[in-house]
Amino acid sequence: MTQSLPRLRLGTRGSPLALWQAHAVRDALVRHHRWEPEAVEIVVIRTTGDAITDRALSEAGGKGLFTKEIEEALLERRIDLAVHSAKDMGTRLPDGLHLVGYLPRADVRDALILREGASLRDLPAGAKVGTASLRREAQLRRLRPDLKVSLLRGNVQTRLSKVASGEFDATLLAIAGLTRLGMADKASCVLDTADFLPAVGQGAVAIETRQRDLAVDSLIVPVVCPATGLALRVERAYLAELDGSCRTPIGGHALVSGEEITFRGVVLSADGTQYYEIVRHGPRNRALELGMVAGREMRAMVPPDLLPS
Ligand SMILES: NCc1[nH]cc(CCC(=O)O)c1CC(=O)O
Repeated sequence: MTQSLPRLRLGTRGSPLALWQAHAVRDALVRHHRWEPEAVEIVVIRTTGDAITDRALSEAGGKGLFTKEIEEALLERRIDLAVHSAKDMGTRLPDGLHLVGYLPRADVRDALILREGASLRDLPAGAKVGTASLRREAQLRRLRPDLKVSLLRGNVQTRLSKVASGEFDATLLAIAGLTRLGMADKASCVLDTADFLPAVGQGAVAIETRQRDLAVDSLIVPVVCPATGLALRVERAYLAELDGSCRTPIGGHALVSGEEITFRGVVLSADGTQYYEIVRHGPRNRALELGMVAGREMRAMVPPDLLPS
């Protein structure tokens, strides 16, 4: 029996990184189900976040900005699934939507991009580092209080060009994003998670659907990665206990190894002088609890002025 195409409409932002991720999900679906590529139609949706490029972004209200219009399209049934960087997703989703799963996670680490040199040690005192991430800024200040960290926003290309031109001496980017864009060679080094923790969800591509749309979910479930799903459940539960607003420097990373999950989380003051760390282990069937407990213990440890109540 022939069925009219497309079978699924996939919503995504239009940035090169978002499009790569959307195509990765389409490729996984098409390969698994042995469909024609046209069976998954990619629908590009412009979000508020795409329209704002200055500091107003962080004041305007954080994470939802890159997902709002896409989630509205899902709820209005203009698309059947949405693909996002897991890192850019808030911990609370709109009613009626859920994350059905993730592609196998890529390298979670941050990369350092230097104009000259090969490691953090090669940056001279006073060197100018650009980032828009409070988490990266605080961790960098902790390791190198002598550096000058200032705001550098824009897509990956923009940030790289401002280092190349000399406007900045260095910047930090997720190695996963650079790799997806074919630019892993721009990384001078990748920072070990032992002293530089990634954002919750970093390196993972999330697939969001309507909660009660079992027909769609049944097509997606076979291509999602269970271990990544467990890790993200831990990390997102941890973040939900602490902050959804992304105004506090927070890092978190869960690693699934056999039957055990190891979670590590950090919270810092903006200037990096205060640093709180937690490490917890738990079994696979207690992923949610592991993240919640880690988050609550972290909250109990951190001075209240570092976290929103
Ligand atoms: N905030 C933008 C964003 N969202 C996801 C990635 C990288 C890809 C990933 O982490 O999966 C990036 C760029 C960056 O932080 O370097």
